[in-house]
Amino acid sequence: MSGAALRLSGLACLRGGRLLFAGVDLVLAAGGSALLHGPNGIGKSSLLRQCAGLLPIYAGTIDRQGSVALADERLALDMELPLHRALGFWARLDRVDEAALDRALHAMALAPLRDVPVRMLSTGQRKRAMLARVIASGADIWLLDEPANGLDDASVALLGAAVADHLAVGGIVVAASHQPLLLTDPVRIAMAAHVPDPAQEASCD
Ligand SMILES: Nc1ncnc2c1ncn2[C@@H]1O[C@H](COP(=O)(O)OP(=O)(O)OP(=O)(O)O)[C@@H](O)[C@H]1O
Repeated sequence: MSGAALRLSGLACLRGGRLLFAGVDLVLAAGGSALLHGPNGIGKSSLLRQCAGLLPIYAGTIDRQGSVALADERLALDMELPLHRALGFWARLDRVDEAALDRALHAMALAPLRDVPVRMLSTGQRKRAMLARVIASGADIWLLDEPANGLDDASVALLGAAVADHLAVGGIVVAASHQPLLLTDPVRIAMAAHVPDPAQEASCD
């Protein structure tokens, strides 16, 4: 993971004909982290989705070195399957072995729930399952959208430990959060500073 890198240069995002943000720059090397903050609807999730390659780039560039995993509000797990098998679907796609999946379940204290169908999990347990998917993926770059939402204090501490471990081995983390979170010394991006002025917005129509 030591070659991981993420570079955003002059990044802008257009959604529904509206320029959400522009001019976002960020350079992260192995072990680096960033925290996106700002009010609801300002574009934090949109920026993470651009980094994951799921939303088009309106202007600027994203240069990624390494694989990417995104945890957002979408559960993306088969509700009818036991947790272990539902996560196994992603583990096969990510080409990671059973041991990696078991380590991720353990990291988020989900091992006792491995045989419980996803639909029976609580909100916080589902959130932990989404995070376990990212941990198991072995991806270099973790994109975490409000990762602490719905987690109790013990689970936030587990997530903090998983993030610290990931950074220690040269991973990269970009998180969007309203809460000061897990990351000890992130690059902070205040999204409000990147809201275009109305004249610029009008020129996008
Ligand atoms: N599919 C879409 N088409 C058009 N506009 C969208 C779409 N999805 C989201 N938006 C708009 O894009 C803006 C940014 O949304 P985004 O989810 O990125 O914000 P956010 O900063 O993550 O907000 P929150 O803190 O509430 O999670 C919002 O105004 C939202 O309504």
